[in-house]
Amino acid sequence: MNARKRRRTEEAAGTEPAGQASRSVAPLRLIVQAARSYPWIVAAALAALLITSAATLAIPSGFKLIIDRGFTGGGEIGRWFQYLLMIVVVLAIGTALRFYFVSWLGERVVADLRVRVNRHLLDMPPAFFEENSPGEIASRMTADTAIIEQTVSSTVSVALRNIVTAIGGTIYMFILAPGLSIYLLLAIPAVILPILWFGRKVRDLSKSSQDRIADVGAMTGEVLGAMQVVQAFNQEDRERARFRNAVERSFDTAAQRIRMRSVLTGIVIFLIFGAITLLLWKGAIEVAAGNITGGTIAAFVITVGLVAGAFGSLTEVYGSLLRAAGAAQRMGELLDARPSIAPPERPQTLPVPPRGAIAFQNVTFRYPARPDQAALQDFSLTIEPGETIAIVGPSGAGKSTLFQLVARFRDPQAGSVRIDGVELTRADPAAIRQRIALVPQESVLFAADARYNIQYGAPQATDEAIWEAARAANAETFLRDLPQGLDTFIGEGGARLSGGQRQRIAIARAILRDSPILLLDEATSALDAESERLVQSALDHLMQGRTTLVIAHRLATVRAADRIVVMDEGRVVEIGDHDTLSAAGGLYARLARLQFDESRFDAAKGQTGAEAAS
Ligand SMILES: Nc1ncnc2c1ncn2[C@@H]1O[C@H](COP(=O)(O)OP(=O)(O)OP(=O)(O)O)[C@@H](O)[C@H]1O
Repeated sequence: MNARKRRRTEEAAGTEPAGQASRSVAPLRLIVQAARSYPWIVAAALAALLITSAATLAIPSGFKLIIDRGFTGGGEIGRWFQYLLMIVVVLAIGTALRFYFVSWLGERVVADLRVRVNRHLLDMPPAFFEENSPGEIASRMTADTAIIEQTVSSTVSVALRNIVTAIGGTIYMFILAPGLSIYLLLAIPAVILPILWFGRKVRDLSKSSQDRIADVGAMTGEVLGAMQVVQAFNQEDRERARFRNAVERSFDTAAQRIRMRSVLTGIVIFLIFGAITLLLWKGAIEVAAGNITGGTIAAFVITVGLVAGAFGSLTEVYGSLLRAAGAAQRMGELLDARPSIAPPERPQTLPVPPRGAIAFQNVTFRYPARPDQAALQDFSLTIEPGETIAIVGPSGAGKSTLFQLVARFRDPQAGSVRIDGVELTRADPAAIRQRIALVPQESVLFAADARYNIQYGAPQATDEAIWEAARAANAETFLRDLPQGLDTFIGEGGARLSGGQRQRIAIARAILRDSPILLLDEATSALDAESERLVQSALDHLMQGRTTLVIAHRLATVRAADRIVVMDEGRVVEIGDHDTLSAAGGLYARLARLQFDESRFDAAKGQTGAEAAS
């Protein structure tokens, strides 16, 4: 896909960005399903969770025993501390196990989900990636899965632990001191409501403060990226003022947030410690009256702390569950998408041995994003096995669309495309593509070694076959000069190779694929004369004995073709050879003058000036 097409694709995408929360927790189903594959780990995690919650709740009872019985003298004191130590040991081991199992589960669920989504995506046709931009999907695969991972390994565990602590703690409080517990229950709303109200205000302000910071970031990026324009138009002072205003706005929101937060902190401390003081006061009166023991009061206060902490955490858990549900929903959408191009129930097999005949019959095709405009209109063309067809036409004529249909990346709305007599919609796309080698305009190389890249379409190929293909593609000499030969890492997208070398690797890949049909989109980038000659002779090798459909940008190619098909607005307008069509004075003659001007061609030794026409 060239840059223009990529842009078009990205514009078409309008999906929800990663990280957004869902309105309900229902999509979390996906995570539950994924966790079901590991029932033993789930059981172990739940057991550890219960043990740690129970141990946490046992701590106040330990303190009660120490205060009430440990300080009364005698040799007893050691026994109660041993009891407390035992609880601590159980708590430590239980927490370590819980952390291990729950985190393992989180990582495993996410790893499985990533693999599932990726497996599914690789079956999707190009149309899918026009609606869901690859950048967006990549962010879902990383950001959304990270949210899910965090939820499983922390939020769910925090939620369950706190539910157990809150319920168990409340019951224990009532057992310890029913009178004090009722008094406390009545006081809770007075403490919690103001905290919640202020808490929400602070959160809203934090969000708008983040938005203001993002504005500052965006403005920095924009202005720095347009520095030459800013300076050329003498707008430095205006940009300084604009930036200062944005920073001040962000500071004002931050200051408001800080004010609110200071008030909140004061109120929280006053309400919580005030309530505890009152509680202790009332408790002390009860102790003095001999109604309850000092140990009970201590245990009660510790339990209140645990229960309050548990409720506090639970209010935060819901928000993060909704965020995880949003993430799960977006992963689910990717998994639920059905490929629009799929093998029929009983696919028709293509004849063996393959001949490489291609036939378009009255094909009309519209891209889903442009339903009002036909990219191919009643297009018919029969290509004999072994024939080389050069396709020429102005930009947007429908040349690349032909390739899309031959490889069954898309199905036409009317008419048919056949390979070796079989209509493509009746065949398995994988079987069709097995007969095709594709050399795109911009060589697509993977960040791996040279061997991996050449072998891409024929993973079983031996080194001997790889070298033979490299030789035919004029790539042998430079490959042998690489420090580790075929094992040399060629960089991201082949960045450590020259443009011509990248093209020759792509050609070697197609030669090794050894398929009866070749779809070749000639590169328009100008190479120097020597590289051009090497690439051209590699292409000549590649085309030998194959049915070739080439989107032509070079004079040598159109001259060598058996037929030149001239396209305009999705139709065939002329067919013939270079000399006949040039003499006919039609569209080809006009394009050829711009694109394949022989005098310019000779002068530039291979630089075709193709940009003029495509
Ligand atoms: N993915 C797409 N979604 C919507 N419209 C598309 C898409 N791809 C191509 N088109 C439109 O279909 C028509 C034919 O496009 P195509 O890419 O086949 O032209 P082309 O002859 O290969 O052009 P170029 O030489 O510029 O690559 C154009 O009008 C183009 O805008």
